[in-house]
Amino acid sequence: MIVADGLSRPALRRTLRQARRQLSGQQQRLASRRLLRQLAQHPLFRRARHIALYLPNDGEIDPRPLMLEAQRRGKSTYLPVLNAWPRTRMAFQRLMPGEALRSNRFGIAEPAVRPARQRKIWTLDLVLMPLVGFDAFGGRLGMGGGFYDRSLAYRKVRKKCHKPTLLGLAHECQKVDRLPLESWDVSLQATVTDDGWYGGK
Ligand SMILES: Nc1nc2c(c(=O)[nH]1)N(C=O)[C@@H](CNc1ccc(C(=O)N[C@@H](CCC(=O)O)C(=O)O)cc1)CN2
Ligand SMILES: Nc1ncnc2c1ncn2[C@@H]1O[C@H](COP(=O)(O)OP(=O)(O)OP(=O)(O)O)[C@@H](O)[C@H]1O
Repeated sequence: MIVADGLSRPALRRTLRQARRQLSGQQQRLASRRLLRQLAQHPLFRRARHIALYLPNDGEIDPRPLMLEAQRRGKSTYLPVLNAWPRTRMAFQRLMPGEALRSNRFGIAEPAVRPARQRKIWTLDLVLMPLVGFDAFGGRLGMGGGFYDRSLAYRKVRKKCHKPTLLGLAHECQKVDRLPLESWDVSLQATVTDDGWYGGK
């Protein structure tokens, strides 16, 4: 496990991103199947009707088998799409089966913006979040854009609002002993890896 103490956030990001990029194609496929097994029968996944996921980038664990399973069960699945303006914001948009995708400015695939298919994040049941690093206390280190934290900022104000459930998805090699908390960080209920669950609050 990575020890965060003494490492700056940029240095920690570099180390963790490098670790996940070094996984082979075979390791990635295995991890993705094991992740599906960790989640598919869990009540948080089974009960959720509206689920946000992401398309893998930069060695992230691949949630596409989970997305297909969700669609097979008749759930609606959503992806983050970057706003043209303001550029610091993203929205969650329903992905239609077979829909064409294109690369956003970070090279991550996303559907073309269709506001009518977007849903406010607080009306989703479950958000499965990409991350660079996580700890067992609900801590999440992202790519550094602040996109998820901005989308979830309402939770800091409306403290009684528990929707949606937030779960991080990660490879086991992205685990850190303890992440420093920033004032804008919203904690995860848990992070699920190819190996198991690491509970937050
Ligand atoms: N799969 C996936 N989709 C996602 C995210 C994510 O982390 N993973 N995001 C989660 O927030 C948002 C995109 N956030 C991102 C923030 C920074 C960089 C990034 O690669 N930055 C480069 C340099 C920037 C550039 O190319 O202009 C870097 O740090 O090397 C990528 C995505 C929305 N979609
Ligand atoms: N609620 C917010 N309102 C305004 N700015 C914010 C908010 N949350 C985060 N930011 C800004 O975003 C920047 C990046 O934050 P941070 O490093 O925590 O991102 P991250 O969680 O790693 O990224 P991401 O969520 O995109 O994966 C910070 O400089 C911070 O000031």
